[in-house]
Amino acid sequence: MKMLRMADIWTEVGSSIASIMFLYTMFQRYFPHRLRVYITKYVNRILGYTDPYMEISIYEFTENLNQRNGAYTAIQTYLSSKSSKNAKRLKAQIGINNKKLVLSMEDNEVMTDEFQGAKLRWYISRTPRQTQSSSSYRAASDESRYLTLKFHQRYRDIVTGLYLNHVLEKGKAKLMRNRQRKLYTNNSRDDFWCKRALWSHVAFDHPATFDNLAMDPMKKKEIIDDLITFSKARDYYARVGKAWKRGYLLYGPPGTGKSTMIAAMANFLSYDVYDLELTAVRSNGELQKLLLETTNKSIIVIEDMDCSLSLTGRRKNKKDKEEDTEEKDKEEDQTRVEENRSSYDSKVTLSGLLNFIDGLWSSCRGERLIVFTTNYIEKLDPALIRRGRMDKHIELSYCDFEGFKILAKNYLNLDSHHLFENIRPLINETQMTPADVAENLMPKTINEDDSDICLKNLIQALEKRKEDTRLKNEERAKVNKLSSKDGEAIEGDSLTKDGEANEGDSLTKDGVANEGDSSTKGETNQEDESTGSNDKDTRN
Ligand SMILES: Nc1ncnc2c1ncn2[C@@H]1O[C@H](COP(=O)(O)OP(=O)(O)OP(=O)(O)O)[C@@H](O)[C@H]1O
Ligand SMILES: [Mg+2]
Repeated sequence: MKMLRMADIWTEVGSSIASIMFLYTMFQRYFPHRLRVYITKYVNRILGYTDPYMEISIYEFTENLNQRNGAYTAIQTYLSSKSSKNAKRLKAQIGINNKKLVLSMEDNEVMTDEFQGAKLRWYISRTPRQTQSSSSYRAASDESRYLTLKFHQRYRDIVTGLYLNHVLEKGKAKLMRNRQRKLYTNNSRDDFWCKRALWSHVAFDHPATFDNLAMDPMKKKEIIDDLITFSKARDYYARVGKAWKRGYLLYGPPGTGKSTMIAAMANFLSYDVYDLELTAVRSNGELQKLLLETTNKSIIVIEDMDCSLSLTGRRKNKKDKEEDTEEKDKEEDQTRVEENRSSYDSKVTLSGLLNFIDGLWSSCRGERLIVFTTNYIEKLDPALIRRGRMDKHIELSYCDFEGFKILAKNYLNLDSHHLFENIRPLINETQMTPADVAENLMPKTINEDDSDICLKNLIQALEKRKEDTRLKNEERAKVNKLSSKDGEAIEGDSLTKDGEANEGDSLTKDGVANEGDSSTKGETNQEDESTGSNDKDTRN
């Protein structure tokens, strides 16, 4: 009897469901679209009075432009870290940096979250993707996903006022940490068929860190502290009304670690690197465009500034003009011709570069570093490197004993060794770049793992360098003596007090003979020398 009644009930339920399905199909097929929209709207409204829960949807693509919705990506990233602990059906895929598997929620899976006592549920679903016109490009999949956040109405303020911002911030920060960083270069190739992209990029995977950078530990700490202060100073810059940027000038002989330091900075801050090749930029206008296309959290690098543009010559002409009034008009004409020619050739000018640095900052809101490198700081126009443009001047110099110890740790995994005491005086009195020291420390054969041999190689190289320098100095002293005997003028500053020749300006760029000059060994980070003071005089 009881069984019979159950069967009746099931039959009735079945026929009711069939009727509902039939009515729903009729509704979908025969009701006009507008009418359906109205009915759905009112049904939802009626249900809304009885249902205390609210929903917020975040779509994968924006409505109008069919572009990816940044909020969706950030929230999905936030959820992926939670869902691996929370959701039951997950999917795994290789992360952006191809390093590890990333788990995320499967479609139609539910994930719960809690924030300030509010209980929240997230769903991920699919919907047909809307494209704007039939001619527009359709992605391989015409479906897109959307996230739904469901919560009780009483948490409305918490969710809309705090929780969503919290999720966005966390998601963005995680995205930033996990992203594959890029090294951009400005590509000068023009193609007849396609529009030239201003920047082209490759993955940035440079292994350099501050730990393996050989330099004075105090100076290193100072730079690290400066970077940390900069990266956390968003509110400070906003308060004082300055654009959030900082300029660094790295200078020193070749092979002292300028490029390595830029890579270490980028790795330390997790920034992208824009390597700007000035000679490939055709006009000041293009320079501005390049700048505007850079993203936040990036380092814009201009390497070998002294070789990039012949800007300093023009400035020097102007100084000369003040001394020699007769030459004044002539030189002015010459300057004008050069300016005109450079704009005709669509080449970047000094003022274009200054505008690039100053103007850009005012138009970009995110944080950016700009780094110049040069082997010859004295060749740069003072206006280019004055305080405010290049905030910090860092000199990278020859390797001293402290630097050597870092390299010995990097290359030979040595903290101490009995030969260190032989190396200490040699390296402190010889001008050898970290690049040369590193080269000598590297095992010469694949089986040569004996650190004694590598250290002895270095000692030999240092002794040879010392001897070469001594011979060169002697030779130079002889030449000077001879020329003074002959009554020829001696350039007073070519001899130092102790009789050693100062090879400053006649240096070859092989790094061997690079002595004297302004770069005193061990002296680093001469911040903002006297450049600021000259600035006004040299600017027109
Ligand atoms: N201070 C340093 N610490 C660790 N390694 C260094 C340092 N300086 C140079 N090296 C080593 O020497 C190589 C060349 O250095 P890097 O390219 O950074 O020199 P640079 O100063 O940029 O030279 P250039 O002026 O010619 O561009 C690097 O690959 C690095 O291995
Ligand atoms: Mg370099």
